[in-house]
Amino acid sequence: MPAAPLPSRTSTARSTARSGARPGRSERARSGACPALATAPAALPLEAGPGPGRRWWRHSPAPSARPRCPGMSRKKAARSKGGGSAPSAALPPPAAAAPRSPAPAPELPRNGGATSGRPSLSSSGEFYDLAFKVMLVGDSGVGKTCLLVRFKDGAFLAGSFISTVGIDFRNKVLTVDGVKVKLQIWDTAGQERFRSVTHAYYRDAHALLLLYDVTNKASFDNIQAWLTEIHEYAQQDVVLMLLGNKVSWSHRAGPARMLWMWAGVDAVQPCSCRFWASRGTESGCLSQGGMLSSPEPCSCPSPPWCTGAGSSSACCWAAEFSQECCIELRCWRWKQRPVLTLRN
Ligand SMILES: Nc1nc2c(ncn2[C@@H]2O[C@H](COP(=O)(O)OP(=O)(O)OP(=O)(O)O)[C@@H](O)[C@H]2O)c(=O)[nH]1
Repeated sequence: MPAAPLPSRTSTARSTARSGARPGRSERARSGACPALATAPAALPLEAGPGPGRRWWRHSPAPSARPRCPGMSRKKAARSKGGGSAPSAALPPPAAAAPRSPAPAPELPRNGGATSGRPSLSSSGEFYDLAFKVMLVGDSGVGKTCLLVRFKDGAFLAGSFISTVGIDFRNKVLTVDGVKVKLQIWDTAGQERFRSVTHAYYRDAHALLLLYDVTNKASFDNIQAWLTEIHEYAQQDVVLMLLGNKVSWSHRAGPARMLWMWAGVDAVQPCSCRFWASRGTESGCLSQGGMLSSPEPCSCPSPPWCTGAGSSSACCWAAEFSQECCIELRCWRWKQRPVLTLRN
């Protein structure tokens, strides 16, 4: 699928300027044109088989079927937060940074239709009944990788910002209502020059988490451009969640910046995606918050901060965790629909 030109983003200049300052970035980005990834399937191959009145899906034969490319694996380009002074001409041309023709993603079950007839074995040795592909998208620096690492390993990647090159994934098996659900979570590079790589992975995604940084207005302003892109490349019924990240920093920035979060609530209403604000600095928040799980019907009262714009139908999903660490983890489930629907 040819990569359509993106709407212009304010992040482009930011990203370019910062990228130019990274030592050795051109070199590494060139190695990003990984032939292994160019021919790799966008997800682990799934096998479908008939069952008694239902279908099952399982990964086969092993996650190692996806070629790993050391040049594209993950974070590579050390990023200087102070902004770049080097000319953006130091960047390699986009064509050199991305595989020329990413392999089309294999067919996956439609959202909510992935059911399992028997358990399968994940790479970590855990059995699972269902598998879903989730993608993290959003501007560079909004915290996609930190969110994933926090969710997967419970650690926070503090320190210098190292930008993702290309795309990578991690698996996590959760138990939702007694069902073992394997999430294959793809962490995409936010930089625009890698878009042609990541577009190919949208098509078979069951859920997309669109992140922005509540302390970075440009990342919020770019949401509309991201939604346009998602509508173009993802399935129509993809589960979409908007996530305002770095809430912990918004305190430092003052209440005005928190408005971006409320604005986020307004922004998602027309497109009926979910909104979730988080911070990746506290341990346990994401896993305890039930990311992408099917939560119980909400019984907790709306907290005071839920009186913001568009929150009348909101439900505090994570209130029970606020006692511990997630006082700033807030989730709204629009129309009381769970984030992922699991059907038998
Ligand atoms: N305070 C705070 N900082 C965060 C949080 N999440 C991420 N960061 C910081 O934000 C910076 C960028 O985080 P990343 O996860 O690398 O950003 P990214 O979206 O993956 O960026 P790309 O890989 O370029 O797309 C890092 O310096 C993190 O330490 C958060 O919840 N709170």
